[in-house]
Amino acid sequence: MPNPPAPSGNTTAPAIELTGVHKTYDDIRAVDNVSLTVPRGEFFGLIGPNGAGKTTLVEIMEGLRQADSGSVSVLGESPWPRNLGLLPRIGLQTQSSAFFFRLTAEEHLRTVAALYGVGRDAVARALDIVGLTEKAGERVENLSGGQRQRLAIASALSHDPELIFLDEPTAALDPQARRDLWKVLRDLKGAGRTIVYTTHHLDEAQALCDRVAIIVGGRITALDTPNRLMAASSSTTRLVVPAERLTLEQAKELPGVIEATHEGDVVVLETAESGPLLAAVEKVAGLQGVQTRTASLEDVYLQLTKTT
Ligand SMILES: Nc1ncnc2c1ncn2[C@@H]1O[C@H](COP(=O)(O)OP(=O)(O)OP(=O)(O)O)[C@@H](O)[C@H]1O
Repeated sequence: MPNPPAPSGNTTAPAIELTGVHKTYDDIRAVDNVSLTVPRGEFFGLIGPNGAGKTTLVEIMEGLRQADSGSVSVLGESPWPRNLGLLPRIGLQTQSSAFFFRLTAEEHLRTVAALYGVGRDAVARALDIVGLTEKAGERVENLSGGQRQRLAIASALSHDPELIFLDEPTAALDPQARRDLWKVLRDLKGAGRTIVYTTHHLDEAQALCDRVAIIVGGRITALDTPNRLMAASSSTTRLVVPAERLTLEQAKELPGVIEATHEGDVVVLETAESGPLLAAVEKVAGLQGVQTRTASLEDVYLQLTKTT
């Protein structure tokens, strides 16, 4: 992949800088005092429950929505009022991407590219990046959901933007296509692009993002690298024991068990000290098939977003 083009505007400012941003819809505080900085080249994840304010926040960054208050800087410039100078420097893929009716994938991309004043080479490169070269001549309506998703990403890339916003880009993809797209996204980051990535897939955020912000009720409740979030979240470990060898009642009697739950064909034991518990499990059930599980980003997320 080629290096990004020489940026036209401020090249030293962070990709995104938000300070005290608020946005209210009637009585709903969609974005509540959000401050964050995304340095250039970062793969930045936004996760949070439905209605947490992610889309509103991203739309403010994209210049599609006006914040009520606070300051917003994107690539060193203010995106609002609508900043046409920023458009060639950012790429957007949204959940409701629109396509030109009856055009082939390549024609669609050529039309998008023409709007940005870039030529056919860029179109071929964008198709190649998302693995759609073989489908270039296929009409958009004949593409599968996943292929259309990739075309939407290609549309966000054709003009070689410095900053790319991707909103749940893997939502309609099968597991293999999802992994293929991860590679595309890692390559984009490797080529120096900054990526702001909204997802409900916690494994994805853990695998791809340099840092992740967890948003709940319009506020950032945690912001750090996935590893640091996981390390800080909980000191507990989970032991997973085949259910045919340990009943829930037995599990609850074992020393150091904070919580025991039945999950399908296993019993999951949560403990602050795995050593003594492992020894006790060995006595009662043996260690065959017993697994240890430390906190994942999903555990951190569930802990921070639980409502009860
Ligand atoms: N145009 C609007 N008018 C009024 N309320 C809105 C509008 N857009 C969003 N909201 C409300 O603002 C809050 C935040 O919505 P937003 O779409 O930003 O959340 P989200 O985190 O992107 O959700 P999801 O994960 O479901 O896409 C929600 O309570 C939503 O109902």
